[in-house]
Amino acid sequence: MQLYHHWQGIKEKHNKIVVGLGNFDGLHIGHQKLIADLVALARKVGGTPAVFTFHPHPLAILKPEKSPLLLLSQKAKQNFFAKLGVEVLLQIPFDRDFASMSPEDFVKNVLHEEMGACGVVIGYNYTFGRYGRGTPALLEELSAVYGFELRVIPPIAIEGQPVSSTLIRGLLVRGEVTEAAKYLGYYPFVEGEVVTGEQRGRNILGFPTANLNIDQTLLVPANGVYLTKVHIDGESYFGVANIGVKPTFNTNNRNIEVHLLDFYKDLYGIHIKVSFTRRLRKEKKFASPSELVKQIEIDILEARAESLKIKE
Ligand SMILES: Cc1cc2nc3c(=O)[nH]c(=O)nc-3n(C[C@H](O)[C@H](O)[C@H](O)COP(=O)(O)O)c2cc1C
Ligand SMILES: Nc1ncnc2c1ncn2[C@@H]1O[C@H](COP(=O)(O)OP(=O)(O)OP(=O)(O)O)[C@@H](O)[C@H]1O
Repeated sequence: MQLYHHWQGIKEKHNKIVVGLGNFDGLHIGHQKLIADLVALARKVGGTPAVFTFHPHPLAILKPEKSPLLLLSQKAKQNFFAKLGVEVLLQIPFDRDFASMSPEDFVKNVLHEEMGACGVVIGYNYTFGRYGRGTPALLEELSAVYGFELRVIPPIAIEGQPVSSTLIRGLLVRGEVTEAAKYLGYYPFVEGEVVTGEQRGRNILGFPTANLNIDQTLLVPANGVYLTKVHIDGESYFGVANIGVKPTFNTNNRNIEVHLLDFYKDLYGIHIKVSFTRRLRKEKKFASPSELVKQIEIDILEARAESLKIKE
């Protein structure tokens, strides 16, 4: 997959661009369906499946106070698009100039003249251009003017509830990771290099934990204890993770730590991916470290029982 941070001259580099438009934060099942239809349309016309998206998120520029924490890092999103068959990814830095472009100018100058788009794919609720005035209906009219094929994806919903990044963020803020996974099509995860903690886990509690720093731009599930699947170098292991500030020890640094079940190797400096599969309980302040240890033993038993119910 080729990555660009500009759209100028894309049509000289790629044949018959078929382009999907949107933010695609989280690449949930609605987005995945849109991308599948986009790739199919590109195949049909012998063209190139492409996505036009923004980074940073438009709200970070337009209304920073309303700007959401994101479901996927830029890198994770790129990898995901590539896996779904996207061949060209335009991650355009959003700015006020761009925001003030009319929908007609966007279609004429960017999609038609610079990108030579022969197909455009959007969702039913997509809006674009100044004041969000561009709608699927307007794009339909413009598709006749500029001669591109338009596909509008009807809402993908679960039990009548249309899937959206906003809905999923709300679930994660409440720690509802299993419910969020239904909409995402995968378990919510964090990834990164294992960093050194305070060695309390290993030395005082008897439960070594791999610590991950939290990327401040990403949405991490609510504080609490979770059953996780930990991916290391193509292998996966179950683990119990705590997200939080460890109130028992009066720290206030929020991080993620995971104790892997039946795993004894050193993980410092290793890249791991931690997928949250079940929420087990809230994070609590215990009267003493030994009270916490008793609870972690119970957490582990519960995690083992729950892990038997998880297939993949
Ligand atoms: C399964 C699990 C559950 C935990 N639950 C809590 C908790 O409810 N309250 C709390 O203060 N700390 C909790 N912790 C965090 C421990 O306090 C933490 O592992 C310990 O302080 C080690 O920190 P360190 O890795 O920085 O040395 C939990 C840790 C694990 C692995
Ligand atoms: N449930 C869905 N069904 C079909 N298409 C969707 C669905 N959700 C989003 N899309 C489409 O996918 C593209 C990217 O979506 P976008 O990230 O802009 O919105 P979203 O997922 O609804 O998020 P938000 O909650 O932030 O509005 C858009 O074209 C959008 O219309």
